[in-house]
Amino acid sequence: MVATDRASDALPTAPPSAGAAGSPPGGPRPGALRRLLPAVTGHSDAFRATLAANLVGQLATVGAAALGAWLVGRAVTGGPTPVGTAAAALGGLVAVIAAVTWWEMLVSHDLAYRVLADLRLRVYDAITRLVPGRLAGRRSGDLATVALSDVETLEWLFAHTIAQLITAAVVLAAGTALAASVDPWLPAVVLPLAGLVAVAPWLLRRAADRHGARIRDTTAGLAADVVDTVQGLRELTVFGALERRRADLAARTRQLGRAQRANAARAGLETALVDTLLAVAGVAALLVVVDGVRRARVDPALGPVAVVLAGTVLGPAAQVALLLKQAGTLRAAAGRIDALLGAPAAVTAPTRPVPAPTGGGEVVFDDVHFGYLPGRPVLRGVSLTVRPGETVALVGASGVGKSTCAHLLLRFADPTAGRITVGGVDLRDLADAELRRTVTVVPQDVHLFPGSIADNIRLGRPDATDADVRLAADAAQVSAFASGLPDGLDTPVGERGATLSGGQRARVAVARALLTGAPVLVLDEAVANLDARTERDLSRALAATGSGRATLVIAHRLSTIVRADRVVVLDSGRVVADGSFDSLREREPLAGLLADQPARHRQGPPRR
Ligand SMILES: Nc1ncnc2c1ncn2[C@@H]1O[C@H](COP(=O)(O)OP(=O)(O)OP(=O)(O)O)[C@@H](O)[C@H]1O
Repeated sequence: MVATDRASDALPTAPPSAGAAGSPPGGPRPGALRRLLPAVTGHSDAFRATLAANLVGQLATVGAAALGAWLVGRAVTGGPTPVGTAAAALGGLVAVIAAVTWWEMLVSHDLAYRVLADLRLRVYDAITRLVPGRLAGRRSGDLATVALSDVETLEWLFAHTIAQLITAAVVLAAGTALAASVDPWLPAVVLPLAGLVAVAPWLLRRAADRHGARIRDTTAGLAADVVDTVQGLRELTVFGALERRRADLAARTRQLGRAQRANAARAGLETALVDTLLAVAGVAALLVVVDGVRRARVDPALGPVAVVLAGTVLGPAAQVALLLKQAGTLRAAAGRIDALLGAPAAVTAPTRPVPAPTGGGEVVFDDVHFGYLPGRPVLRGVSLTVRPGETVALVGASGVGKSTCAHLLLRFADPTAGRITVGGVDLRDLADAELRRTVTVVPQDVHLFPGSIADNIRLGRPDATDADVRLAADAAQVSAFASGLPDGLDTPVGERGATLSGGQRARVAVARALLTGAPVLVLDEAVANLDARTERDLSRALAATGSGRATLVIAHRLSTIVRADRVVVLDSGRVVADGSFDSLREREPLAGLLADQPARHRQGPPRR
């Protein structure tokens, strides 16, 4: 029924398509990375600790190198050398560096994983906001990649980039000032080369963005294909499509390999360029210092210190280059996350929610229009009513829009025109929690979660007592089969309810819906998997437990239709007949729809 089911229906023979799992059309929105940066603001203490650890570590490293160089300079020029004091200072600095390196690792990763945990929740919230209306076209594996792998990729940004860039700027400024105090020529020569080192990756950023996006998209596509393959293993086996699927996966893997090779080639070029520039800058700094000593511009004892200070200017530039090397992948991951976070919600929450109607709810579709795609209406003015205590069967040819009506009643999307009310309240005015307490569903494709039968029933009302769960299980005929299982209602159902039959899964879904106590129930082909006797028993149980419940049953099966109080027939996006089964059964279009069903039912089937 729902869009998500269709979204994962890619045929095994379909060529690998990056589009299905790709970055947003036209590439990421500009500034995606920048928009994710405020994510650290909620963790300012951890960020300050990371920054402090970085600064102390870097400055201690520079201090140790400069002190060592100063000692060498003094020794070479024959000046007094306080070896003991210097050794103690060096030892102290080394201890500080060791401690701070450990601390920096700890706090930077603590910061990163806190931010990533927040981000994952935001991605999860975004998915639930979009569910399921706007998830059509997105594949489960693709979404999982955004929630897990893309978010994980940003660990580099939060743990190894932001604080490090700030530190690099501070160290660069301090190094430049100190180098200038030893020899003004030193920064004059080294700074432009340091600038070139830092911007080298920026020169190749377009290629980096292209490669980053291709890797993220292909990885997501591969994940989506693998998930589809696992979920569709039975169909692939039955239709002998395993080999073709294997070839498709191999093609996608080769595609990923090509993207990674291209990225590695670019990264290698960048590294070679940066290393060459660093080597040139190092040699240039050395020549400047030698020239300075020769011309007495530089105190010979400070010559080695000057070389270290040149390194202090080049070091941060090299670090910036290293960080920017990851920018393509980071921007691609950020773009995919940003696209999901920024996608408009399937429906908007009411600004002034109205309380849910009390005492049951009459469902009214009032001239409802709706289409999934622009210019392709599915519903063109549907009007129907389901009164409290009444069961209405919604029938019509396949694809006419029956599940779409259920979809709108559950507010997975809003009508493009007209309105749907429950107990006189427009669904758009109900807060989501109120809506879920008011309208519930037994869907066409029941999803059961790993856990016991009871756990799956309890999804309908988490605070339900064991006795409530048992009552719902009895009413939905779950107990009838669970009593034969080793652990009764505590028997595990396996992934997606794999250890239960289709009919048993449907009964668990009915129990789950009953447990909610919602006054409006939608049964979307819920009994299609049941044998006639169980269906009859279930219908009786539903009737017995829901005196004031308004029930909309989407049905093809005659046995279901005849039990309804009224039958509403949809055709060409409109209601074309509405009345009792007896009044409609001999007339078109119902007669035509039922033509192939057993004649004895059309003659006068038994009611409930
Ligand atoms: N997410 C979607 N995106 C685009 N079109 C959709 C989507 N879901 C359904 N449709 C289209 O809307 C129309 C109505 O679909 P719907 O599932 O409501 O039909 P139905 O009457 O319930 O069919 P069936 O009896 O076969 O289940 C169909 O043409 C279908 O292709």
